[in-house]
Amino acid sequence: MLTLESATVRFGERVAVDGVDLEVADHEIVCVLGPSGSGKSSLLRLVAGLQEPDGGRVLLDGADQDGVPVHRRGLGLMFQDHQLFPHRDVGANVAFGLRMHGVGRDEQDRRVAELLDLVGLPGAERRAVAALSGGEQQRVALARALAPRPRLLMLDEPLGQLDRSLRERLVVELRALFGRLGTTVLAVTHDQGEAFALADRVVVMREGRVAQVGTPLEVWQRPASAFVARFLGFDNVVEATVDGERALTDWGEVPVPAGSRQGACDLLVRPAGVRIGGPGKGLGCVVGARTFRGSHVAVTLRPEHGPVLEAECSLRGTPDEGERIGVTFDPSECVVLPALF
Ligand SMILES: Nc1ncnc2c1ncn2[C@@H]1O[C@H](COP(=O)(O)OP(=O)(O)OP(=O)(O)O)[C@@H](O)[C@H]1O
Repeated sequence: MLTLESATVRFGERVAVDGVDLEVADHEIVCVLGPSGSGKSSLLRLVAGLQEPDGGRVLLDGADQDGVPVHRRGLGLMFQDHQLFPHRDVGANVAFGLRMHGVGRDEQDRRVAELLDLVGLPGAERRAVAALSGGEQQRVALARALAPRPRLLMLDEPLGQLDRSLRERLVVELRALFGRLGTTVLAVTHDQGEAFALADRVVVMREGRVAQVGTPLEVWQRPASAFVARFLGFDNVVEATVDGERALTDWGEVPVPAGSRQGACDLLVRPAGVRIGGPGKGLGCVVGARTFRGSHVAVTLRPEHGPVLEAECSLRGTPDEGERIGVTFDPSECVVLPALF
């Protein structure tokens, strides 16, 4: 469906998108993730035709989009700067793209009703946009983007303005809706939870380049680099030298799975792999802050050498703040990170 070949966007000296190669298959949901300024919006704008490439190609169904204007690309856009028309009612907003395509009045009404049903706002045609909640407005924007049956739906921070609980609910609904409709989606978000819940594949960007592509599970289980691991919220990352099934680190010797990459690398220890025992066994640590996380407690540990460690403890097995303990590591939760970028 969508192919990017060495896609590049520059703003003066700054390279916002740096030779990106990417494929999005029919019916696939791909989420582009990354910190602020990593080039996500520029990538989306490039595909949409809102941004000229400085190099490389954008192909849709095999056709080079060079010189093809936005409205001829057959895309549905739900961008932050494409707000709803505040003085038109819900129905007129959703019908906008259909009118532009010269769809007849009866057919417009039928499609608008069908779409409002789909996004969970049946019968809302005559409601004023200004009188809707943030979540309802997002649904109307989605219905508007879906109305012309785009071959590719592009979403920029689709749920960005909404509060957390609403986002978590909507993202599940969105995934189910796209699955039912067979919609192909390219979405951008800086929220990894949202991307992981929505996507078939995630693309993690760093400084205009692709740091990792994979299914949510692959990226979560095997981050490609220290950058990706930290971006996902893992803080237990250290430089290491791997020799056989052990890694030498500032925390001392840490066991790693057989077959791990050898030599100089970065090492991730998931908090679940930090095992707490009595003092005198393993790496000596003092217990710092404890944060209740619902099903477990995140405990900060200050080791006698090496950077601060985070451990995941059961609700009952949490040590007291200030307590001296010993830490050992579970190799199945230790990941030797393959890339240094
Ligand atoms: N119109 C512009 N003129 C100059 N520089 C720009 C322009 N748009 C983006 N940039 C720069 O290009 C880089 C990538 O920006 P982009 O908006 O694509 O990142 P992003 O990952 O979408 O960030 P955010 O999550 O903050 O929206 C940044 O360094 C940004 O400052």
